[in-house]
Amino acid sequence: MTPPPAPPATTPPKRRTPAARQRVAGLWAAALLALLPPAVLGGLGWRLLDQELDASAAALAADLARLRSEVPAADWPALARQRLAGDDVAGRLASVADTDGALVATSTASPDWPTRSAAAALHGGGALVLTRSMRGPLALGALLWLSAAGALLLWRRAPPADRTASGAATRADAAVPALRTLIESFHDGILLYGDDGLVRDCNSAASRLLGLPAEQILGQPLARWVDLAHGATTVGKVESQAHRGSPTRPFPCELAIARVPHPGHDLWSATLRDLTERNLAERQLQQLANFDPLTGLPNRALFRDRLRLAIARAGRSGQPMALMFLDLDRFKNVNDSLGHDAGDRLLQQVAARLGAALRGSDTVGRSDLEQSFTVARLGGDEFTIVAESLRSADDALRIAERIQQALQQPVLVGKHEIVVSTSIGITVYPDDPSPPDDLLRHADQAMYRAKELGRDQVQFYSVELNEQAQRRLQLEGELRHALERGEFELAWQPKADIQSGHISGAEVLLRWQRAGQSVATPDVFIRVLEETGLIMPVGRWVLEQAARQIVAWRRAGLPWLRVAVNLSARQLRQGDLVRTVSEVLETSGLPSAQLELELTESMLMGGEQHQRLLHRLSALGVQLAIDDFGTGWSSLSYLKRFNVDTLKIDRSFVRDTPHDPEDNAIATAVIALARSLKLRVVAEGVETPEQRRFLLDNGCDEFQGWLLSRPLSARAFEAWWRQQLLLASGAEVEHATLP
Ligand SMILES: Nc1nc2c(ncn2[C@@H]2O[C@H](COP(=O)(O)OP(=O)(O)OP(=O)(O)O)[C@@H](O)[C@H]2O)c(=O)[nH]1
Repeated sequence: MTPPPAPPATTPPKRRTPAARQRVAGLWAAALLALLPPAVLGGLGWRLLDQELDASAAALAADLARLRSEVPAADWPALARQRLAGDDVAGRLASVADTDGALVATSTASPDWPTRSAAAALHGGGALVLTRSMRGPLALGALLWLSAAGALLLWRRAPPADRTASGAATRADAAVPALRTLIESFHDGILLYGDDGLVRDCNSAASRLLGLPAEQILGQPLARWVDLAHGATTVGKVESQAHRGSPTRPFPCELAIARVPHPGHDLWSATLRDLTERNLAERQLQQLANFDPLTGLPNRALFRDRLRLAIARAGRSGQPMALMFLDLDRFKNVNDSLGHDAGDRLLQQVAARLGAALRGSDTVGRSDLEQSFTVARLGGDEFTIVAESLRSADDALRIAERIQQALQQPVLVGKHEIVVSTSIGITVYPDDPSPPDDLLRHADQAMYRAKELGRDQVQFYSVELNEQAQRRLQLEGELRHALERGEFELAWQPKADIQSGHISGAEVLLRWQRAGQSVATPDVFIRVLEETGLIMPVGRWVLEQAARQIVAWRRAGLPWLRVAVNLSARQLRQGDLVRTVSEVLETSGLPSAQLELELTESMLMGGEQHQRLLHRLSALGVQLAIDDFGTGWSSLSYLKRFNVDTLKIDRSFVRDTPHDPEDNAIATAVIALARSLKLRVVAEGVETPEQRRFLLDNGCDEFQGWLLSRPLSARAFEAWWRQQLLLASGAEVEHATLP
């Protein structure tokens, strides 16, 4: 039989419970009661011997005094010694002193310790000292004390029922119903069984757990429901399995067996605790900690573990492993236009598609190797895939292409069919022998490059890419100080009426210069500004600069000029753009009609929120233009919904006019659309007189591009503009001043 588990080696100090305190008080009372009789008896015996010694001493002293008076003085010492050797002095030490204190006689006995002495004066002078041993009563007292203590100990060890036959039995009888209630209140099932394994008793929790009424349990072997793999009488706690109902269904349980002392023969108790819920909760916790709740895919934490293991396996087998980083293209638009829920459902479908594409992957077409894939969602619209047991990087490319194909099929989200594309970055181990976190970073860099190249692309990581990423980091650091260092400038690109050539406005373009040299091209640094959020302060600066300059020119006698400022999606989403614009207008004194804000088509897809924002902006009197028209999500309904004033034909459609029939068709269609919606239409990137002629013939209102002028610094623009004004109207140059 296995003994119950030993208590821990050191136990923390405990506060006594009231029951324990009562037990200790009982023990003390019992000890006092037990020790009182021997103490009293011992004390009494001591006292009696003491009195007897005093009496003996007095009698002996009287006897010796009489003897001294009866015999001559010379004989007295001998007679006294004789007397002290007599029977009544036996075992005692007696000394007799004369009147002058000289020792007359002494007995020969030497009594055992402890001793007690009594002194008595001799009539006519002198004294007697009688000493006797007190060992007898002391030994008796000790004996009595030991017997009492022994009896007490035996009493304490005896089972309660045996201690006091009548009183304790009465209390136990009273406790039985209370005990029953207590056992019934347990959530755990308790079953009592004998050495034969048959159940004698059980509580209702046991009956509930086993799914049977008590009458069908009592008298039956416990082993029918409980897996007593460790033996029916093994005291202790184990995780086991129990079965409920009939036919039985197994469930996990914790089983605790204990011996129950019982007169005649011992019983055993089996305490059953259902672990189903606990195991479920543990599994849920595990799931939450390691899996993405939206898609059910491994999350970042689990993915990192799997990646580490995959690297180790690739190291052992020598078969390359690819890590792919996927980011959906322009996923924000889906959230913005169809709502976050639709975005969620799209992500779920993408996860399912990835799984299906990889399960059915015959891209490598090999039977000798067991290819395996781990797909994870890192967050947002980012997914990762580890593809193991590859032959080469080509295999990874084929897998990536297969994924792209799988995602290209339209996804049905509610009533909407959505086509998503994804940009994929790949790094291959051991060609890239980096640790796990660096591999992930490298795949991310490659993905980023795929985005830069126009999205819907696959890119492999390379050392150059890493260098590029380092440069980008450096760029980010420098951009953070560019504004305060005054490194930004505005370039002014004029717009003109396509027929008269009169200057109708200008678009301001942001430039980043240091010591007269361009630090980075706008497409590079503006993207970084947007990603880092620096676009917010820089965007405000652009608005302020542009407004201030126009007002300054007006003060300098030039006519009002409508200035177009490009907005970024982030400016629209974050911050209070309406307040920024109205503050800029107010502090600069620029009439709102002279400010035009240029947006891209995709920025109009932000649903009602953007619609409200744009309405508030146009309520300020500001003009709204759609930039690069035709390149984005060309849903025409927004043109009606938002108070758009101008469409700008993207330069890509202008470049090959009038020679390319398709571009001609697009350009004329945009012009026709704008006219029918009563919008002004501006052509971008006009470089040749033929292009201008073609656009003019088809009804375009304004144009901009190198044919008119390249973007100029404010000073150069002013000079050029003055010249244009002179050329256009000679003496008609307006010299009006501010009202
Ligand atoms: N519906 C949904 N959207 C999410 C979730 N997590 C993050 N997002 C959004 O996903 C978008 C991710 O956008 P990005 O990848 O930065 O940008 P994008 O629009 O995909 O554009 P590119 O990646 O540059 O092509 C952000 O708008 C997040 O707010 C999510 O669990 N559910």
